[in-house]
Amino acid sequence: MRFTKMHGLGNDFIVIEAEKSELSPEDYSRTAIKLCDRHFGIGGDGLVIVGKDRELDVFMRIFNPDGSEPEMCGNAIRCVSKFVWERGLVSTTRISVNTLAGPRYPEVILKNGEVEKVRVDMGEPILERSLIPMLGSPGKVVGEELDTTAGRFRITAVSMGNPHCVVFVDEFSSVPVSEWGPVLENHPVFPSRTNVEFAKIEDENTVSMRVWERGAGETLACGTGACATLVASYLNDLTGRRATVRLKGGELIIEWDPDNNHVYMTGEAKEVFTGEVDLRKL
Ligand SMILES: N[C@@H](CCC[C@H](N)C(=O)O)C(=O)O
Repeated sequence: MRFTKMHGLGNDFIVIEAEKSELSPEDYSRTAIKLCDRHFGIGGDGLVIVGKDRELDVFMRIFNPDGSEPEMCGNAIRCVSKFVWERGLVSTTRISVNTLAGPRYPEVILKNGEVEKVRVDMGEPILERSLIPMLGSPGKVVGEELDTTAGRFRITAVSMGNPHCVVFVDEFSSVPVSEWGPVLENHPVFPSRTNVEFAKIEDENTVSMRVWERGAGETLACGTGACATLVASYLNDLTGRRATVRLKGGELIIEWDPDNNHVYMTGEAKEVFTGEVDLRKL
C-alpha cells in the first residue's frame, strides 16, 4: 500500500488515498494502530484517509494511534489540503472537506506556485457543555473548577468538532503533562474523553501551549487545540480574538471572527516522504 508521510508543525500523519488503497473502512482502525506504532510500524500521530467525496471536494477521516476515530484534526486538514492540491484532486485553491465534524473549508496559499501555508475556516466553536460533550448542568464551561485524582484544575471546555479542555498555567516547568494529561483526558466528566491543552499567556497576542491528545498522548502540535486555546483565552479575558499560538513544533495564527463566529487557523503543512508498506508484514 502506498502512503505519504506528512506533518503540520511536527504533528505527523500517514496519509492514504482511499481509492488507491486496498483497505476497506472496517480495516482503518486496526491499521492505524499498526502503522502509527513508532517502533513496529511507520510511526505517526494519526492515520489519515482522504478521497473524493459525493457532495464536497474531498472527505477526510483520521484515526488516532489507539485506533479511535476523532471528529476533526486541524493539522491533518492542512496536510490533506496540500496533498489534494498537489495531486490535482482539486482544481481550486479553496477546498471543501467533509469531516465527521461536518464540512470544513481550507484555502491553500501559494507562493511561487508552491503551497506556502493553508488557512482553514474551522467553523464555530461549540461552548455548550452537553455538546462538548461534558456532564453537568447546562451552560458554558469557562474557568470552572474540576477535582481530579491529580488535584483541582480550573478548566475551560471548547469543542472544535472534537473536545478540548484548556488549563491556563503560569509556567510549563511545573506541569507534568504526561501525568496530568491522561487524568484529564479520561476524567468521567468527559464521556467521549478529551484533548487537554496547558496554555501560558505570553501577552495579549501570544499564547504558548503544550498538548496532551486524546488517543495519542503528548504531540508537538494540535491545530484544533490551538483554536480551542485562543477561544478559551478570549473567554477568560486573557487575549484578544487573534493570537499567535506557539507550540512545541512551531506556530499557528488563530483568529476568532466576531462577525460570523468562525475560527480561522493559518499554518504550514509539509510532505516528508512517500513509501510503500506491506501490511501482511506488520
Ligand atoms: N492533532 C489534531 C487532533 C487529532 C485528534 C485528537 N487526537 C482527538 O482525538 O480529538 C489537530 O491538529 O487538531
